[in-house]
Amino acid sequence: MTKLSVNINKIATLRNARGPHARPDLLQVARDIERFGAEGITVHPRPDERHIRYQDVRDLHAVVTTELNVEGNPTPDFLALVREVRPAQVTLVPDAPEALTSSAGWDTILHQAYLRDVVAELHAHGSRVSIFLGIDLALMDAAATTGTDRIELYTEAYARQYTAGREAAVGPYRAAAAHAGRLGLGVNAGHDLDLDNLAFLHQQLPELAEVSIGHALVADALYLGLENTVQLYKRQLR
Ligand SMILES: CC(=O)[C@@H](O)[C@H](O)COP(=O)(O)O
Ligand SMILES: NCC(=O)COP(=O)(O)O
Repeated sequence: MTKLSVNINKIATLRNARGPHARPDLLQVARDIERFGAEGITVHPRPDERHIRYQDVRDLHAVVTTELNVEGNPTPDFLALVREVRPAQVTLVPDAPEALTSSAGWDTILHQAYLRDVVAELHAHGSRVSIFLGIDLALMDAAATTGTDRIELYTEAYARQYTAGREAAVGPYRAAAAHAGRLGLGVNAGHDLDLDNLAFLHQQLPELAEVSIGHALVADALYLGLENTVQLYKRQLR
């Protein structure tokens, strides 16, 4: 079974347009998304707190009853936050502070020793760890030496190429997920997944443990309603 973790960054973007206590109520939205059937809530607090604020992560931890997945670059501030909150899963993403959105996975060869230390520290605090990664198999081999539990396949290229030819788009991801499985790594996936491309990825990657989806899901909810949208995404994962 592949779990759906809904990324609520863009709910916070909407709230922040009118200040920290404005509508929509981020905590209530998280509770409702769980009630509608999602198996997890994902947030990606960025250093400028342009959507998710550090305090949101503390508050969400108190209300999320499924799994809270906190994504981010393990800066000292981020590490202090996740050490305090101890979410179910921490996904390490190598974004620069000014990045518009996530645009690359880790170079796990270059950062192997650093990632090994971070993974050990997060394990000591009780969080499962996932490393955001492209489809390069050598980088996956290096990821496995860090002690990480899972990798999250960065699916932007799959999503971009899907309409031109979904077989060609999914091929390298299928190989990467199978390789991760052989290395004993759990496989998550995320970025730009949507109602068009999700079902095929799910069919083709039997290893897929979890997808985290935010931007497209929140955009779809404007037309389809949040409850219906969460259920439509879940249906792609059957
Ligand atoms: C890690 C990742 O893949 C991102 O997709 C992410 O969490 C989205 O971040 P933004 O919502 O800031 O674009
Ligand atoms: N890890 C990916 C994620 O949480 C959401 O990415 P997107 O659906 O907002 O592109």
